[in-house]
Amino acid sequence: MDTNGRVGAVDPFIELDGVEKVFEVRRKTGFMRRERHRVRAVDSISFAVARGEMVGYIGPNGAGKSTTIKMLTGILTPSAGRLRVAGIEPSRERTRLAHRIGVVFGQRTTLWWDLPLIDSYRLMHRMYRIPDARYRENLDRLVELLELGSLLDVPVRQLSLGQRMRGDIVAALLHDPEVLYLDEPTIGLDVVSKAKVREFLRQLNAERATTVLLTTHDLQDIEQLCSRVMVIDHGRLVYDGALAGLHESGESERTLVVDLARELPPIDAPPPARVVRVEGPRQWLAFPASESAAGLVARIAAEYPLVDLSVREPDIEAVIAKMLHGDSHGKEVGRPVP
Ligand SMILES: Nc1ncnc2c1ncn2[C@@H]1O[C@H](COP(=O)(O)OP(=O)(O)OP(=O)(O)O)[C@@H](O)[C@H]1O
Repeated sequence: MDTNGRVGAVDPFIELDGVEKVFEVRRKTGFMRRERHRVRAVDSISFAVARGEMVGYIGPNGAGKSTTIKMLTGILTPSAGRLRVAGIEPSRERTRLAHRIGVVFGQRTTLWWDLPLIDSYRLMHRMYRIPDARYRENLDRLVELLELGSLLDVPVRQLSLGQRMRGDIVAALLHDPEVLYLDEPTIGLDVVSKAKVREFLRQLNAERATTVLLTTHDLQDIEQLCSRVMVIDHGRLVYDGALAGLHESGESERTLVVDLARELPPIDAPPPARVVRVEGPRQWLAFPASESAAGLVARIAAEYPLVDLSVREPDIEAVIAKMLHGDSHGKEVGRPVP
């Protein structure tokens, strides 16, 4: 903490200063002709994350999220700028850093596909040279929290996606990392599995002050876990602030899905709510995410033969797209590259 009481201002755990990553790619431009060109995947990004923070790192496809995470783990070396994690320069001391970080890629597994789950953990025990007592204690605690006790002897390829994901999270945490990078940890999971993973991450962060950087396309991951969100677009950081500010800046909308008893003309909704789609007896109404659905629901229930309804949250792409074209109330830290 510095003299102004700002945690992390003096001793940030993750620190990027003007970090860039440029890829050289060869493109076929004709028969036997190749042209070399440069892709600026990350363009002068600066941010700091304090120990114990849980931060969402989001952006459209191809924005540069994975490239940033790869630089933070040391897999890729920045083309320019300064990058430190726990005081370590990742690409120079990748092995030393590996003992302090954990990584979970939702779409890939670090577990051995044909081996029982427990064998992967035994291999990690040796690879990371985790002291026996600590390994046993961590394994017992994590397996209990993530409800994997009955699955330890099952080969990984026989696990469901949700079980495999929980298995991967255990593997990433056996060596007590201080920072956890999560890349799409809830992708493809059912509602129950998502809830379990989120609850576990909340607990981990609260009890162990593990610093978490979370990349996701699921807005609810961010809503339920992160007080701070960073948005990257075309390799540049375009927003760094609270999720609420992101919603306001984009005036994002939720959708009320209404099932009526029969096919009817579009519902006469009080603006700014409006019908955006009609399919037989089902109608979709968009309304501002900042407003409660209660008034709208009450009015429809009073005037229409309502059978069922549900509220859908805005998807992350829609929120970001609106934010990029609207005025930001958060700390806007950059401008998208044209
Ligand atoms: N090894 C590479 N060689 C050349 N270009 C690359 C390489 N890796 C990434 N890129 C390019 O860099 C840009 C950023 O890619 P990156 O994978 O970091 O985006 P992302 O935000 O993680 O996207 P997604 O959400 O689709 O995973 C893209 O234009 C991508 O095509």
